[in-house]
Amino acid sequence: MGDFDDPDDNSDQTGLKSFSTTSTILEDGDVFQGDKIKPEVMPERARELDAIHSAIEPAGRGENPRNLFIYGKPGQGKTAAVLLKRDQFADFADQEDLNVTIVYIECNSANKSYHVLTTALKKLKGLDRKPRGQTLDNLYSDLFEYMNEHGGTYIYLLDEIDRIKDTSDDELNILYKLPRAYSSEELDDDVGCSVIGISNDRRFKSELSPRIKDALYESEVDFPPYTVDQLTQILYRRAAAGLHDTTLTYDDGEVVGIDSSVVTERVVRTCASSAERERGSARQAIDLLGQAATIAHDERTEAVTVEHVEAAKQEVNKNYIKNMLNDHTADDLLTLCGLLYLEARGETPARTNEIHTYYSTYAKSVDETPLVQRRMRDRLQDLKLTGVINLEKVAGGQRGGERWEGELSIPLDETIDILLSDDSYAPRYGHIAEEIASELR
Ligand SMILES: Nc1ncnc2c1ncn2[C@@H]1O[C@H](COP(=O)(O)OP(=O)(O)OP(=O)(O)O)[C@@H](O)[C@H]1O
Repeated sequence: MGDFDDPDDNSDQTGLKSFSTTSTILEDGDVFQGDKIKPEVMPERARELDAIHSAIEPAGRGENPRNLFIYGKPGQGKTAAVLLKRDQFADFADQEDLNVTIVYIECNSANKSYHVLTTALKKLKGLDRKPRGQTLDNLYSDLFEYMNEHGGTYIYLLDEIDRIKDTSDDELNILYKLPRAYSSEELDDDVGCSVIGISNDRRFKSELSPRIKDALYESEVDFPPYTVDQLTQILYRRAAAGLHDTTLTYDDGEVVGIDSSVVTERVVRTCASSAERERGSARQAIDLLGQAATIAHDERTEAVTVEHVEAAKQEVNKNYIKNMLNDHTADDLLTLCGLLYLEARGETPARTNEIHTYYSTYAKSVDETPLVQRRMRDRLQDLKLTGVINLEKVAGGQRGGERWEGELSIPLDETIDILLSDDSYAPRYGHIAEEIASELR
């Protein structure tokens, strides 16, 4: 750490801070970068790992593995847990010389049965690119032919399975075909096949046809949001891996804290509680600690403090909101503006017709023809899906019936701030955000 650069050396005169090859705080910043580092242990998810284990294990005995559906909100370790079990099983299969192939497919970039199939074929056959110009029927034949020819058992891990939107009939839907392939005539009797589907969309299941549901939902496991204690444990391990002079402390073989000259347990817990309040996402907790450490490094201080965490919180929140908004269409964002206006006036939960009034004004202000109320409600549903808003059906007052009411689930000030000043949003939504902000004063 001796060669750490002097913060004052020449930055005052030139405005140019010196580069540094080292940091007193960060030993390996990559540990906090997105999902780059895969955890090697996940004691917080023992129950859920066991469920994945039970689904896969029959393959070790030459039996057909079970189809499994995994549900949980973003950042709950679903992907990490599945990949951890995949790697553990792959090692075991190597040792035991088992003919089991596990194929992991991210469905957000393969959002139709067709794309999932071509991705699977590319991976299985080791092709340079996905097969093109074939019918779905041909692709299925190709896949099953490959599986029959090479034999063994195939486990397909379909991440973000809810992104698969097919207009084709059930018979050709991959979510019907793959989970029941084992008992169909298309696979030889000694070839095994199963699907582990991962989703953070509760609605997905209820929208599936009964046939697909039956095929896919042989077993199911929920990943509940992490508690503060669990997030703290996750952060202790990350801190020990990514920060200087930081080691885990144990009691009776269990991690109970950290010993560190650059971060305190209190700082770590502050990050954990903040992430827990915001939906218990491990991704968010890790980002927060990483961002706080980066701010501390940028300031060339010797330790990460609670103040660094506070500063990081704002940064991380904004990035989260921006990422959430990035997933949405222009219609979604205009709908959101309608709700933001009511939120700024303290008039939420708001009914769909109220949101529609302001949404329509804002749509016209950017030369868009407003959607009718019913179609705008679909936009609200999409905003709900990614956690931007909360939308609930409530009993409808005197005349009976039901109506929808929405409110914002993300921080109002930061959202307005993004629409006001972020380059991707300000040109189109800046004038709307200004009007909404004026309601806050
Ligand atoms: N128990 C844990 N221990 C260590 N790291 C964890 C744990 N749970 C989650 N993480 C980390 O948190 C981040 C988010 O986890 P992951 O991607 O598995 O969540 P997810 O539930 O699949 O989320 P999404 O639905 O958004 O894809 C990853 O970087 C992962 O390594």
